[in-house]
Amino acid sequence: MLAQVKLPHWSRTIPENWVTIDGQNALLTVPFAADERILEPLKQHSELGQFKWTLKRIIAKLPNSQPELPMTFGNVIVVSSGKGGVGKSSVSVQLALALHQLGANVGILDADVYGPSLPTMLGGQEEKLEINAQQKMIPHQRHGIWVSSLGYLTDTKDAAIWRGPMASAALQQLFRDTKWPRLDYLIVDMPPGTGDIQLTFAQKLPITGAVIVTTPQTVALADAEKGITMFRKVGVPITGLIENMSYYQCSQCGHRDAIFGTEGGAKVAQREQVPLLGQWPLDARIRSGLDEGKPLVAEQPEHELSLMMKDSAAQLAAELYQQAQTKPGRTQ
Ligand SMILES: Nc1ncnc2c1ncn2[C@@H]1O[C@H](COP(=O)(O)OP(=O)(O)OP(=O)(O)O)[C@@H](O)[C@H]1O
Repeated sequence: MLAQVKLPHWSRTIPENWVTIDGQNALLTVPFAADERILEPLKQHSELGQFKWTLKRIIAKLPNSQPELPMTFGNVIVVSSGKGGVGKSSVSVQLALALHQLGANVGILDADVYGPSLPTMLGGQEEKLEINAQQKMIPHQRHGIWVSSLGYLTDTKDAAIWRGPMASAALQQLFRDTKWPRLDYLIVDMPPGTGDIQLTFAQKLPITGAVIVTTPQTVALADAEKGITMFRKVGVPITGLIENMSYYQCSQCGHRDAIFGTEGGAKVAQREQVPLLGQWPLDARIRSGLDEGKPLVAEQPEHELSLMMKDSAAQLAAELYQQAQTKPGRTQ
């Protein structure tokens, strides 16, 4: 019977060991972040729908690009864009918050040394990071996720002048010297571009998968492809692509306008055979929440835009797991 059911974002049949039936109660246990919407197809099924379904997540630790390093960071997902200003930090923040709402323990590292924007987007800029006796930074907790950013340590004006090896070293230090709690996912907001810093970072960190953010604009797409090539060269799998600012959506009348062109990101995803994780609109409600340190996903989790972003996060979590299953490596 399970073979007849198709779960959202899951391309295979449901493994039998995911399902436990006890009398009238049925339990679905998934190895990735998910919300109750994953149960819908089971509830809709003519026979399986007679059970009372509940969801449990036991999030798997997946292999990463540095097998020799201990897996203390959970699954590391880097969010990258070939071009600046396409919304990489906004997407990182909203994906992290969405994964948390899908039942995961999530951290986010602001690796954008040129313009750390997480303290603005998540709030609490004025609070400095504490350093413990072992010289480890204690991340802040904002809206339920753990955050570490140079923006909490230095004046952001100073960060902007960091270049080359110094920026690269600072990033690695921030990554290693933060005392993260037990995490299921660590989202890393990378500096924009595909230069030496990004390449060094991609080579040295234990990365589970990369998410590429682009707008549909032609100039951004060429850079997105460069990003995909860079990660593939160093053996980091591309978990998916998010097309941000896909269309402008008027928050008053709902009118849509494709101001940056149409479907550019979707076409790159298809050409590169990378999953398209979402096409997010350019919408004032997304921007205003981030400007105030109160992202929409955290403030209004049931808003239609928040549900859309959570859908992308659910697809990301399922893809990450599925891709890891098709590659040799270990799963803890
Ligand atoms: N989908 C969206 N709708 C509305 N505003 C958005 C959206 N995505 C991003 N923005 C806004 O666009 C601006 C730039 O976004 P963001 O800082 O995330 O870009 P970035 O790619 O990380 O930039 P950088 O090149 O500095 O790293 C921010 O003010 C953000 O709030």
